[in-house]
Amino acid sequence: MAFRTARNLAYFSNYIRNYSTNGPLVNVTVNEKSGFATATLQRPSVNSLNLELLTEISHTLQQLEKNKCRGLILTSASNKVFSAGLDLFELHKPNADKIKQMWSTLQEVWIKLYGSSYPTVAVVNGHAPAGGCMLALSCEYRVMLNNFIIGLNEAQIGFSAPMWLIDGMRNTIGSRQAEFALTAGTLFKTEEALKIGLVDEVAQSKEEAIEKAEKFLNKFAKIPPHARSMTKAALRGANIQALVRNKDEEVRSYVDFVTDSQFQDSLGEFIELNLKQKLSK
Ligand SMILES: CCCCCC/C=C\CC(=O)SCCNC(=O)CCNC(=O)[C@H](O)C(C)(C)COP(=O)(O)OP(=O)(O)OC[C@H]1O[C@@H](n2cnc3c(N)ncnc32)[C@H](O)[C@@H]1OP(=O)(O)O
Repeated sequence: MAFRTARNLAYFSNYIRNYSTNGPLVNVTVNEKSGFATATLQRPSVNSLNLELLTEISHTLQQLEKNKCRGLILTSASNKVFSAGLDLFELHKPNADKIKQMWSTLQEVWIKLYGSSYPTVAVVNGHAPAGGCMLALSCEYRVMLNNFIIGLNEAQIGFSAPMWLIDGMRNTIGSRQAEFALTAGTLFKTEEALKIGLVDEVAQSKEEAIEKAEKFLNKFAKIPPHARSMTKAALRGANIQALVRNKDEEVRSYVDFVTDSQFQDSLGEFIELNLKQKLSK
């Protein structure tokens, strides 16, 4: 068992509390009774994933793994947006080195979250397009609040989601639905997402969503953690290994793609059409 004694649990809780004070973009708390950690993304205003937020998420996941976390709930401090995905302003006219780091850190986040040994739930308490959906898909279970959207809309912005993310979508909603959704870049309303299995449960409030998330995590209370994590690794390992083998090559090809003028033009159009904040000319 991860926490055999109350002392171990107290040590872990203190550790996490101390750690959380170091991370302005991700707040981590631990429920002392259950031992479940809640990581709350809090980059104003929409948790768009820039290098700093991605780095902090990656570091948080590393600490949780090291401290034998018993379960993770990933959520947002905003009551409107879970995460708006990659920071589109950072992808526009970018510095190639920064994009390289950003892409490689995004891969790390996916590897650590998708491949975590502990159980994970996303409490999707706001919109979750693209990278926001990626974070939710990496978790084992998704509870979403009503009246929001979720999906992989990369095609609408002018690129394809990477293979590991396509596989994640396919494993969750099936090949046929994934093909429809990805080629059209569909963003699903909560109820639609529930219908196709992109989310597992709907909740009316964040409190209810957290309760449902804890109920899911509690299902594993009597399962030996090593058996659970070995089984998860057996199910998810091949996807992770495929990315690990191709990591550097994928970074190179995305950097080339993102810095190309054709992509920059279509990104510029997307921002002008869809975001309130406009580009400085
Ligand atoms: C390099 C290749 C990568 C391939 C790998 C695939 C993985 C990920 C790809 C991505 O994640 S691409 C990002 C795609 N994201 C989107 O399409 C979301 C765009 N945003 C929206 O649709 C909406 O903003 C929203 C999230 C639904 C929220 O709508 P709401 O009406 O509540 O808020 P807004 O007024 O529209 O926005 C508030 C504020 O946030 C800014 N903003 C929104 N999204 C982003 C973003 N992705 N990056 C940077 N900034 C964003 C928006 O401009 C507003 O700014 P202010 O006006 O308040 O300054």
